Amino acid sequence: RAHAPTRSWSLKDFEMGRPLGKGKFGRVYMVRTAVGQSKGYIIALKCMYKNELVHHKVEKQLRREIEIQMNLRHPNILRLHGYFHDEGRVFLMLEFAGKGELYKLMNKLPDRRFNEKTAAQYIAQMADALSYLHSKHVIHRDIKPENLLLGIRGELKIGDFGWSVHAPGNRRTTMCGTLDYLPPEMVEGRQHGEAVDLWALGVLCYEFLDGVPPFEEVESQSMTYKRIASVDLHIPSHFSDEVANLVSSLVRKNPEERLPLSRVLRHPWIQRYDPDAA
Ligand SMILES: COc1ccc(C(=O)Nc2ccccc2)cc1NC(=O)CCSc1ncnc(N)c1Br
Repeated sequence: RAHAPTRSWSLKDFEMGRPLGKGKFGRVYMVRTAVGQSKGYIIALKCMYKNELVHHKVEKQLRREIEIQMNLRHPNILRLHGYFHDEGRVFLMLEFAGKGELYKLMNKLPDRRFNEKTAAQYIAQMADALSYLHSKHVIHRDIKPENLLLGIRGELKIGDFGWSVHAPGNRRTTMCGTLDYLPPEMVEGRQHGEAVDLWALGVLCYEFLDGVPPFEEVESQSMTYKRIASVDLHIPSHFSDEVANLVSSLVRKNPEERLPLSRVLRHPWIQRYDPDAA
């Protein structure tokens, strides 16, 4: 198998292609694995500088992530095929997602909204991927549009595992990026488990349909905190009753009360658009 992790790879095994876009701590390129004559494979090669990883104190987290991800196989989770390093850099051999970054597609839509059929298919795919991760006691903890990619058939792929941990988690390093997807137990720095991904799934569903996340306060982060902690959720009138019910069942203060993924996949709103989801 071309990507057998046992054989060691080096940069000379690849034909460099165009830059693909953002990546945590590094740049990502489209590359082809076979140099010269034979067809080879297109993959996404992520290049990170060791000294930058050391500077941000994330080398341990990267090792842990590689450990976790080398064993993950799911159609809605971007594959990590392998990794290698040279004296100054670490390289991740990633599956190439043929239709790119979801948030770029969202930004092209009028008011960034998907219709309910598309949103339901995406949420069903996310629920499928999350139940696979949770079955391996992995919490993603950073579900948001910026971390989602689209495969060549338009299927969603969880594409960037900057913060996945084995449950139960208790984040030590500070967060960067948006707070919009954090549940109350995380904004209050409490113990948290897999249910943080259920909250985020509800927030994601809301944003797919309304174009903005439910607790967004562009002006003030502290206001976003307060709205999350008090679950200050207002369901827009254009939401169907079924999806209003699904979002309200996931975006709950008490983690135990959030709808389990098995019930999400069987929810009437999902079943209406994706009957073979469960
Ligand atoms: C399984 O995917 C990952 C697994 C791990 C990490 C990572 O950096 N971890 C990490 C890095 C430093 C410290 C701690 C964790 C990142 C990714 N993924 C990515 O970086 C996505 C690159 S963008 C892209 N990829 C494919 N096809 C496209 N069309 C695009 Br656009």
